[in-house]
Order: sequence, then C-alpha cells, then structure tokens
Amino acid sequence: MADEIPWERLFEEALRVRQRAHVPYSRFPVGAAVLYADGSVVTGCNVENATYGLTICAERGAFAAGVAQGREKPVAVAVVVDTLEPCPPCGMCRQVIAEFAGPDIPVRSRTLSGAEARYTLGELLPHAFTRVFL
Ligand SMILES: O=c1ccn([C@H]2C[C@H](O)[C@@H](CO)O2)c(=O)[nH]1
Ligand SMILES: [Zn+2]
Repeated sequence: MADEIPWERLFEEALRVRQRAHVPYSRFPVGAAVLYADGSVVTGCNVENATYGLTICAERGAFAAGVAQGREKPVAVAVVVDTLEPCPPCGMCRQVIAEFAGPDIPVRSRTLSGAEARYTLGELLPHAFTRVFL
C-alpha cells in the first residue's frame, strides 16, 4: 500500500494549505494532508487563538474536515513544517489519528528544505487508547 501512496501530491497539498495557517502567536505554520482510501485528499492548517490553549493543530484540523466531508478510511498523513528537522505530530494529534486509523497508517513529515521523517502511527503512539476498550 505504501508504494501506491501519492506522497508528492500529499506534500504539495500540505505545503499549499500551510499558507493559510492562522499563526499570529507562534508564527509556526503547519500544513497537513490526509489521503483517504477513495483517493480523496483533505487538508488542514493550524489555527491559533488569543487564548492560546484553543489552538487546533493542522493534523487535527484535517481529520475534523474529513469527518465533515464524509471521508472514511484515512490511509496516509503528510505534514509540512519549517523546521531544521522534520517534526512528528503532537500527542493530541496522534490520538486523533488513532480514532480513525490503525497502527500501520504511514505518517510522513517534511521540512521546507526537503528533509523527511517517516513513521507509522504505531511507532508514534504505541498502546493507543481506542474504542476497543470502551
Ligand atoms: O504537529 C504539530 C505541531 C504543532 N502544531 C502547531 C500548533 C501551534 O499552532 C504551532 C506551535 O506549536 O504549531 C501543529 O499544527 N502540528
Ligand atoms: Zn497536534
């Protein structure tokens, strides 16, 4: 499956939506693109708030938009950040990805200069809390 994922398209879309990030406080724009099993792509950017704590990360924004658009079965996540080293999604975003995808979903993060990190959700969030425990 990983070979069939159009990563370049995903990173292009993540880069594009990153320009829409609302980041007056951190000035740290992030873009995320989620590929679904039907081939559709849903994107998200981080949206900050004057209360700081209400910040929505790019990844969570993308997954929330996917729900609103009726998308099911995410199969890959791409993130673009402007850091020296590519950075993985934060803990909250890992948990949100785990709500919709299994441990094998690939998550890749790229910097503007092209450095890339590749993970699976299972690596990022072992022993996830999911609906099976409810
Ligand atoms: O994976 C991440 C990490 C951070 N942020 C956002 C939250 C905040 O707006 C800014 C700095 O933490 O980056 C994301 O969108 N995704
Ligand atoms: Zn996050």
